[in-house]
Amino acid sequence: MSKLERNWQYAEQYPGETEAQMRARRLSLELGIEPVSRSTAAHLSGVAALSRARAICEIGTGVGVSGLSLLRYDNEATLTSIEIEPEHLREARTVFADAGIQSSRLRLIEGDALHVMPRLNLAAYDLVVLDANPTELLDYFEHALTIVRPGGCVVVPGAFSHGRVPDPAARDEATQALRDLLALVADSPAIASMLSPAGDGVLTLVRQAG
Ligand SMILES: C[S@@+](CC[C@H](N)C(=O)[O-])C[C@H]1O[C@@H](n2cnc3c(N)ncnc32)[C@H](O)[C@@H]1O
Repeated sequence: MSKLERNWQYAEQYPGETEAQMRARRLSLELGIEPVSRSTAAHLSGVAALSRARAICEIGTGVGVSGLSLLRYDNEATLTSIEIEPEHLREARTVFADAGIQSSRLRLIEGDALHVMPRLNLAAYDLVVLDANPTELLDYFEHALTIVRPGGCVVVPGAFSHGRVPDPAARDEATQALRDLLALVADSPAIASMLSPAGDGVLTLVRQAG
């Protein structure tokens, strides 16, 4: 194993998780859902805590690993989470309830993010997480920029598309969408961007105020 692989593995195993996160992770795998990795979950918790995000929006609930991570350190933060699969959302409701998250802190919306996002309030969210269908990422991003407040963050887990983004031979639609987003934000004066190799890559963007 190379030094870089050892670093990555260490960072992946380092974060502790709550019982609820671990249960949701097991359930995700049983249902064939790919939850955010442990280091990505810790990154989401950290960004939420650092930015003191109170209003959070997530695209792609799964059964709640990322959602629990986003709400982990602030008992007053609220989560609006959009999920297209009714079964995933049903399981997520149970996961959040078992974790003791009050229903008043949650707005779980069943539907296609491309239809739901345009109906959300403008500049209303401190933090927006995009973790649904990567081939639709550029459309999600366009909507995310309208619903995140100036100074707020947009986070994209899975930014390496299973390691394919850095591979020039990979040309599938999801990989290309991620490359397009990375290129779009790289030199934007309106968006500060950070690409971390945690998990399968995490892209963190800050919409600059003004
Ligand atoms: C990678 S999983 C999300 C995992 C979750 N964020 C977690 O860490 O536990 C992607 C989820 O997005 C949902 N999804 C896919 N396309 C969607 C769309 N257009 N709108 C809303 N949800 C979508 C899938 O059903 C799936 O549950």
